[in-house]
Amino acid sequence: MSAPLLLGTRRSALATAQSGHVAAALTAATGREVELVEITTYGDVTRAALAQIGGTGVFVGALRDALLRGEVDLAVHSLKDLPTAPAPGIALAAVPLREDPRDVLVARDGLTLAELPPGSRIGTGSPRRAAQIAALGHGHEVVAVRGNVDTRLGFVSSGELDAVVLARAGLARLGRTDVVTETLDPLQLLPAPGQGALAVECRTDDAETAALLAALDDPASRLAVLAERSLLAALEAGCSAPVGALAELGEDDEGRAEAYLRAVVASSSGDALRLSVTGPCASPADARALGARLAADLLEAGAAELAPSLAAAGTTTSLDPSASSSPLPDAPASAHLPDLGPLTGERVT
Ligand SMILES: NCc1[nH]cc(CCC(=O)O)c1CC(=O)O
Repeated sequence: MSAPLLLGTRRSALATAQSGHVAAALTAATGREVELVEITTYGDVTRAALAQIGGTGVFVGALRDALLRGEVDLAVHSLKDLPTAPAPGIALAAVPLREDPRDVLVARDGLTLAELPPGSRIGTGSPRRAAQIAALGHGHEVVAVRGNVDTRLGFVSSGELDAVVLARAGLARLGRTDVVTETLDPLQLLPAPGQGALAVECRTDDAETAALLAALDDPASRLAVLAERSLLAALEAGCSAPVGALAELGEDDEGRAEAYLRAVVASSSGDALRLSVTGPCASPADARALGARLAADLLEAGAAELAPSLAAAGTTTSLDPSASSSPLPDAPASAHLPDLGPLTGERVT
């Protein structure tokens, strides 16, 4: 019997649910036992606003440190929380089948966004969500909130807020989709790049764990999030930037893999710039090129002027995808990634 694999996880209910899900899938696929190891991160112990402590990257750093020190063999993150900069020594060993990437509304009295009267107070800590809600023009007031999923839901049940906006995937993993009053169409609210996907990481030099984790990889999900995050990286925008993106995979008339990539850059004053591209998406190079192309289109249309936090983006972005840094680490060379499976539209229900 080999020793159990050690999976580093944050202690929050969502992190534990995600880690438990990956642990069970890994045991089912490989027969190896997996043990969860709780890691406390700075983001878990401070009450400062996320934007002040450097964004969601703070959650990721502590898990990666534990991985690099050899205290754990793998770590599971919400992929949308990963910084776009590559992490030396860390491999993205698997992107499991993505959950529904959309945002949802949890509102009082079963209301939808359009039914909430002007002046309604909607809670979110995300500049991307805040800006897109403002851009819809319903006259809602966006209130900055933070805290875990239960805390946010509590603001609505207590009557303190009229609604909150959350990722559907997080609620699904917690078994709480019963509280959803509207699943928001990406035409109204584009999700964060990578939303709904998990990232399973191991050390670059740990070929044994990488080979086991490859069993969990869903190549179509990996390509979709790679296109979305290539766009984010080319805009030089971090995970708290007002940028939404969604890649949907399908086939062209000749049966070749292609992707429809949409993105929005929003300003806090309620302007939003939306563009989309469709192009081949059969390989990581294709996915990167698609993201870079849409980023260049957005910049040409004035994205940097609209959202000045996209620092100096206009001067450095190039149409050449190899010119931008890799927004997702490559799979370890030892991991065999199967061909693109059937491309589902189904999980977006
Ligand atoms: N920002 C925190 C965060 N990171 C990942 C999720 C949900 C799960 C996911 O998107 O994969 C959430 C909560 C939320 O945005 O509602």
